[in-house]
Amino acid sequence: MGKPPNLYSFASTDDLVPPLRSYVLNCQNAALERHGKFSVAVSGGSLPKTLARALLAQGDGSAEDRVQFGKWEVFFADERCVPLDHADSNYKLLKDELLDKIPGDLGRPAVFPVDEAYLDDVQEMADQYEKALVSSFAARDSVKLPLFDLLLLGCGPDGHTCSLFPNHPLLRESDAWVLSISDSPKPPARRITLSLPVVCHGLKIAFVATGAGKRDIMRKIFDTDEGHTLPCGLVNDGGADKVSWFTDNDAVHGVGFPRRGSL
Ligand SMILES: O=C1O[C@H](COP(=O)(O)O)[C@@H](O)[C@H](O)[C@H]1O
Repeated sequence: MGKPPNLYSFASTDDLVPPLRSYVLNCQNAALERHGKFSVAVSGGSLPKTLARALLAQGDGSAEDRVQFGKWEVFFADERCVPLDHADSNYKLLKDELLDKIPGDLGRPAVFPVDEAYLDDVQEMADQYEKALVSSFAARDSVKLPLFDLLLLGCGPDGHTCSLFPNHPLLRESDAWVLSISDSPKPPARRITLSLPVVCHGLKIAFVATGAGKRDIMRKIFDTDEGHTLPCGLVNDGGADKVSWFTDNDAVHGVGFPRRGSL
């Protein structure tokens, strides 16, 4: 097994936001230096709100602290098979929380939502999304798996991440980059998701988990053998020290796994 993931905890969400911003901007700046673009996959759920607070905050004015949205490519770590203006859409969530609020002088990211033409065929929606990844990544990097500069993920109360759910056969999928699911235990049932190998291949992988509602699952993921079988635990094991968890004290109260002191 690789090195353990990095677990950071902060007194509150307010205290988590500045380090999350620094972390994302470090990833951004390294990616821009490396290949002039910043390729990010973003989850839905509670993440976009916290992420928006981090990225829309007033910076310190330095070049390193500038969010260069114009050089971002934003993909979705998972998406629900609903119209893009539907309340359940992860695209709509990110648009409402973040994309529509980006000040003009920071540039506009290139955003890659799912294609609504395939709402009736979730497998085709997944295949078409994989094609979008192939155009962006394989043509550029000629790699077996797309290499996201950063994946920003959530952790459901059952330990799911993206739309990879505990004990689901999709966890064993090793070939496809994007998968379809028609029996998601959390509604809506039809979704698409990045596969576990794609998630674990990311250059950096960050989870954001806040609030007492995440406490039981955080204990299970970090302190039990069963945790290693849960989707979030599989990402911890597969991504090793590329993985960083941004949590508040409420979420990790009682978790024995050692916290990292600072970024
Ligand atoms: O259904 C989903 O849930 C997870 C976790 O959401 P949270 O509200 O518990 O943070 C989310 O990461 C995923 O993108 C979403 O589709």
